[in-house]
Amino acid sequence: MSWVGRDDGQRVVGSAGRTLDGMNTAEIDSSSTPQRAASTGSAPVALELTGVTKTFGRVEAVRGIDLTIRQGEIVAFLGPNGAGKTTTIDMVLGLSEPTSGTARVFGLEPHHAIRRGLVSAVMQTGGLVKDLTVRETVELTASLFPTARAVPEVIRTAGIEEIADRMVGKCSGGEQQRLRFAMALVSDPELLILDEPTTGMDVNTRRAFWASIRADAEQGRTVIFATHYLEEADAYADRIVLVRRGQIVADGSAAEVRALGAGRTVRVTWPNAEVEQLRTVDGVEGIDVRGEQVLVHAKDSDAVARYLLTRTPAYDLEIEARGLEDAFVALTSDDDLMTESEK
Ligand SMILES: Nc1ncnc2c1ncn2[C@@H]1O[C@H](COP(=O)(O)OP(=O)(O)OP(=O)(O)O)[C@@H](O)[C@H]1O
Repeated sequence: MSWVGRDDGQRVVGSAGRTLDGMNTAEIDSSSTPQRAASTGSAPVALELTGVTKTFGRVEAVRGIDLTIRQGEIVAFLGPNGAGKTTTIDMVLGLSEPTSGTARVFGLEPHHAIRRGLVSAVMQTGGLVKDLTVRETVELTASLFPTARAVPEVIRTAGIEEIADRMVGKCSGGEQQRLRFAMALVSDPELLILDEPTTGMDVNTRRAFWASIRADAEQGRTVIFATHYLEEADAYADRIVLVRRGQIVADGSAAEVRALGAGRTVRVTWPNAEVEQLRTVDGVEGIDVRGEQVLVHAKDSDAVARYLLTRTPAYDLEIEARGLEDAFVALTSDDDLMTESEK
């Protein structure tokens, strides 16, 4: 799909210092400064990243992240493949050290916070013994902590009662993810970090999973999750932090981030469309031709609709509000550094 956007003649999608109710977008270029969320209240700080960078040889995986997350927030960490999400999470978990900058969890260095049982994580892979049952795995995990939550309660919260006697090796991917969730709950952590937690879960399981996460967060637990399911971020996160090429490019509520892809999409049927003239209509940000369907991304959908219906043979016109996915594409698209003339 080609997505050609414009901003005052210069092609800079999803960005360039637009400001929305307490949230700024950073310019998406190498000189951009990461944007900060508006203050999210006076709750104690759970996580503070200050000027964090991480390089692997010549790869700059994280390029200066400043981020403050307060107790009780549910924060989605979004970004395309290779954006630096896992690298950042690894530093929060004390699994690796920042190249520069600092990471503090409840004011402590991450490995101290982990040692005190303040932080747990559900990672995508590893950590399971196939020859134990689900219940035995949770019991074993509980035995590692001086004070642990009651195993039956944890099993219930994670929704794995029905599979408690099943061997881990026989569990599906989604069931293993729920078991990892149970293991993460055992120490009753203040901060729960979830890396792609619902991978492999079906829709119902996913909903049940998020319901238990929300119920948990209401007790004051802070939750940070990385996901590629934008609808999950939209539905369950209080706040979305969007990362691109190791930098934060948007930080705000789902509604605020969605608004960064502001505007509408006008969809028409238009066989053999000739769209050159359409590009000159006020507020047109992008045109996407898919066979006989033409999608026009625009700030002023009325002007586009009027033009299409009066000046072209287009018909079957529909106008759709843009969603989080459009904002995601606009803010993280690789070609948004190119000017029109570079295309
Ligand atoms: N140990 C490593 N050595 C070299 N490069 C690395 C290493 N770990 C990560 N990278 C690189 O750093 C960048 C960020 O990777 P990271 O895994 O943090 O991205 P991500 O946002 O989690 O991606 P995904 O959504 O695909 O999981 C990528 O370009 C990756 O190839």
